[in-house]
Amino acid sequence: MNEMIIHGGNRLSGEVTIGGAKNSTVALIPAAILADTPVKFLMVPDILDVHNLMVILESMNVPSEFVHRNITIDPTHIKDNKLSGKAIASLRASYYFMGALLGKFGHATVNLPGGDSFGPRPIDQHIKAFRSLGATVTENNGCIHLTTHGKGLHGARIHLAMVSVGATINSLLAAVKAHGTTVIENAAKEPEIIDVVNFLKEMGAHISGEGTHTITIHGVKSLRTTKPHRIIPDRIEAGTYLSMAAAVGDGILIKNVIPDHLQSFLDKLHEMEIKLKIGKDQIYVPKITHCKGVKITTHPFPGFATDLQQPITPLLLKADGQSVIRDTIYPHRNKHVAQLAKMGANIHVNKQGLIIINHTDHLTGAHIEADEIRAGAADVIAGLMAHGTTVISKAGNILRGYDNIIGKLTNLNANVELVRE
Ligand SMILES: CC(=O)N[C@H]1[C@@H](OP(=O)(O)OP(=O)(O)OC[C@H]2O[C@@H](n3ccc(=O)[nH]c3=O)[C@H](O)[C@@H]2O)O[C@H](CO)[C@@H](O)[C@@H]1O
Ligand SMILES: C=C(OP(=O)(O)O)C(=O)O
Repeated sequence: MNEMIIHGGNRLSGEVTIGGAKNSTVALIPAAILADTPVKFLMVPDILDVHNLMVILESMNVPSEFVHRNITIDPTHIKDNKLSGKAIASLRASYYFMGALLGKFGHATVNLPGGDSFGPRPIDQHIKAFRSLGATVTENNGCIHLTTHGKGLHGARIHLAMVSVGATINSLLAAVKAHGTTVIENAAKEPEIIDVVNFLKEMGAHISGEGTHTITIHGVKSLRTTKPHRIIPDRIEAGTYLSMAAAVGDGILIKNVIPDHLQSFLDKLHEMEIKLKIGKDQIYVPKITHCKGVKITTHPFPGFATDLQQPITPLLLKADGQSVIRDTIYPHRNKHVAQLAKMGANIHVNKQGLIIINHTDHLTGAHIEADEIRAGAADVIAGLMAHGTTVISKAGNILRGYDNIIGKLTNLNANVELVRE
């Protein structure tokens, strides 16, 4: 098991450049198999999810090469093999191969995905969408089999019962080459969805309405690349470094950011009386000596992202008074709470499932766990704030989504190392 060891107490300063968005990348790589040409992505984050997606591509006879932040993928000799095994189970986004393979071949057999576990994460809306488009879907022992019995998919109206990032993208991937017109209602509006749509459009897809709750897709016969696609910056990684910089920074410049994608998060920092210098594509966080506690409720984009409630938690320990977090998307996403409490944080989950965070003057290094990616991000920030040494086990969960984290933290003057199993 990988461990991250942090010798806390160093003040951080300097610059950090945000990588490409994980949640775009993990959809774009499966989307690449829809192309009839090789595909190239720029600004690919160096994260475990990408390496596992490359293993999955290999199992379909799709070679890929990841060099200097760019990945090339050649799907021209793809085989419609069944997708199972460790790599599929290692990440959530392996479910995008269901939509992409169905769109490409009209059939697919894919094991259920893995990814972060913080309560139930059903995929009923994905399945409903595939059925609306004409697929028969059956499940057997954790394996999903999808087929159109050789007829191919047809356009349809897909009404999602809840706003779902994954179901919206999977509907797009399946519908982009379907016969006729598809309308996705109650679609999610996350920037990563727009990124995926932009990539599909660059290949000739006919899609409109992305970034709104209604997306319309007119199916096309073929998708071909004409230029590399540059992945948008990771707003969750950016929010994590913003929180870290406000907690333990002596002045940190965060580069490669789209501030619009972080508006709810930035509004919250403003409410905490944290003054930032926000530029076109960078944000400077000065040394913060004082901030105020706040109430946070997570919502789909453009609301406060569930993926940022844990990374902001250590900063809320530094804030005056009490803060409260309510995660409406994943009400049980609180695996960081017990870990921070081990370090002396005055934090608990109340009977209503709210995370209650009280001002805490002193954190002490401890042996803690990164139970999922963003709980891991909270652990890292707390470890940097603490006196003494923090050992974070299950650090692989952090590496799932944080690009070159050891290099970036070291560059900011953190004393941190990774011990691989
Ligand atoms: C790879 C990726 O992009 N992961 C992100 C994606 O996950 P993911 O796409 O899995 O999350 P969704 O947006 O689908 O989930 C939103 C809510 O809908 C529920 N739901 C979803 C689908 C479904 O078929 N049935 C159902 O009940 C979920 O349990 C959850 O409560 O969006 C989440 C919410 O912003 C983020 O935390 C994840 O980082
Ligand atoms: C929950 C997350 O990821 P995934 O959906 O890939 O598990 C996340 O990035 O915070």
